[in-house]
Formats: sequence, structure tokens, C-alpha cells
Amino acid sequence: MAPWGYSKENGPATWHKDCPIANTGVRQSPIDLITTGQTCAKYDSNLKPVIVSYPAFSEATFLNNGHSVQFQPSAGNLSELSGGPLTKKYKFEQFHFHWGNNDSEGSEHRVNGKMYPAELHLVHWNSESPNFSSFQEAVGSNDPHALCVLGFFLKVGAENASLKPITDLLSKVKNAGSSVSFPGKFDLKAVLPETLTDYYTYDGSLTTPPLAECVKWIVFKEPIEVSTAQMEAFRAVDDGHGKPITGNYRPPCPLHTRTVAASFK
Ligand SMILES: O[B-]1(O)OCc2ccc(NC(=S)NCc3ccccc3)cc21
Ligand SMILES: [Zn+2]
Repeated sequence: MAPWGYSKENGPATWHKDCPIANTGVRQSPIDLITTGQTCAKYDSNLKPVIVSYPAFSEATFLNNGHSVQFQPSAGNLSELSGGPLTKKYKFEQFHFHWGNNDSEGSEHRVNGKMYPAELHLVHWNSESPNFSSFQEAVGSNDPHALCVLGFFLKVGAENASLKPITDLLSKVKNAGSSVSFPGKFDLKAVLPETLTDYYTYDGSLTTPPLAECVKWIVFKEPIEVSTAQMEAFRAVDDGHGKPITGNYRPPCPLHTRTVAASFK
């Protein structure tokens, strides 16, 4: 089968052919985060703020892999995540984005059915598990919390100066398969809201094949602002078939028996 993607021929509705879990899994991601009514997110007063330790990255690769653009620091990076719903310390692996071809679509998670124009995923893996010692092993481990992904919605507004080094680089990785070594340092901490207190959290999966059900998801309530020009820069990135990547987001999956917790009322 042609490698997976987001077109009619190889998009989310076809992924079950290579990844049966797409249709049989009971903890698939993304989901629609419902805030009122029966199956709504339940406030949990025990949920603490998320703690990130992100020293500025000094060495990283920025890659267009045909289905997203990904920022991956060298293995030696010391960035870590803890707190929130987590009991262990997680190591930063990479961040990437999902976006649409207009401002009314693009995010993977939704809030009461509302999509944002894009979503940023900060991917981490449990560095204290005795069962694995790399991201790749973590994905294949069947451990329900092998990974922790922080999701941030992007909305259109003022230009985001902290993300400018990334959005300015998009034209350099226009072609699928192309990558550049990131010039200079990148301060990811500056991209995030100061307080990481208000979030939804639930057990889910990767939103792309292999769709492994190994992710503790933490999706923040407060969107990050980017300018229209910055959004347009994502929409000019090619998918390797001579077309821009426009809509690399998976539709929401059934919640099944899962509950979503909210760290805020
Ligand atoms: O659901 B996500 O889009 O957000 C969180 C997240 C993390 C990782 C991916 N996929 C990756 S890294 N696949 C390549 C790979 C897959 C399996 C082993 C190694 C390498 C997708 C997502
Ligand atoms: Zn993602």
C-alpha cells in the first residue's frame, strides 16, 4: 500500500488496512473534548500544573517528512517534562504541527466540535521506564503511558515572535523529504504560555500510523497566537506529490469507556 497520508486515496479512512487498530482500537486519538453534558471532561482538583524544563536547543534538524514538519533536537538534548497527571519524568523527542488549508479547520483535537487552524504537538517519552530506553522502543512497548504529548491549539492573531524562527524556516523545507539543520538556538519555552495550569488530559494514541495506544495526552485550553502570514507559511509546505500539505489532521475518534479529566473548572 502506498505510504499513508491525508488524501482520499491514503488518508485516515484507509489507515485501518495497514493499521487495524485504527478501527478496532478503543483509545484512539484525537478526540472531541466536550466540556458540558454527559460525557464531558470532569474537573480533577488533584491535577497539578505541568512542569517543563526546556533549555534552548542548540542543535536540531527541521524536517518536512511529507505529512508534517518536525523539529528534532540532537539526542543529547536535556529537555524534560513532569508534573500534571504524570508520575514519571519524560524526555523531549520532537515537536511537529497539524494544520488545515483555512482558518476553520486544522487542529486534531476539537473543543465542543470547534476546530482551531492548527495544533502543535510536543512529543516526549518516559525516560524512567525499565522497559525501554528510546523513543522508538517506547512506541513499540505497549506501555499505556510510554509517551506524553503536549497539545497546544494555534489561533490566528498577532504574529508569534517566538515561533518566527520556525515559520521563517518553512520555505526552506518546502519539498517533502527535505530537512535543514536549525540555525542557531531555539527557545521552545518562549513559545508556550507562562502558566501550564489549564488543560484536558486523557489516555490515547498516536494520531498517525502506527496509531500506537501509548500516549498520555495533555491538551492545553489556552491557544497560542500566530499571524495569518505564519499560518500561510504552513500551507505552502509540499506533501511530496506536488501538492501542499493541506489538512494533515485525523478526524476525532470515539471515546469508548474513556473519561477526560480537566485541571480547571
Ligand atoms: O500523534 B502524533 O501526531 O502526535 C504525537 C506523535 C508522536 C509521534 C508520531 N509519529 C511518529 S514519530 N512516527 C514515526 C515513528 C513511529 C513509530 C516509531 C518510530 C517513529 C505521531 C504523533
Ligand atoms: Zn501530532
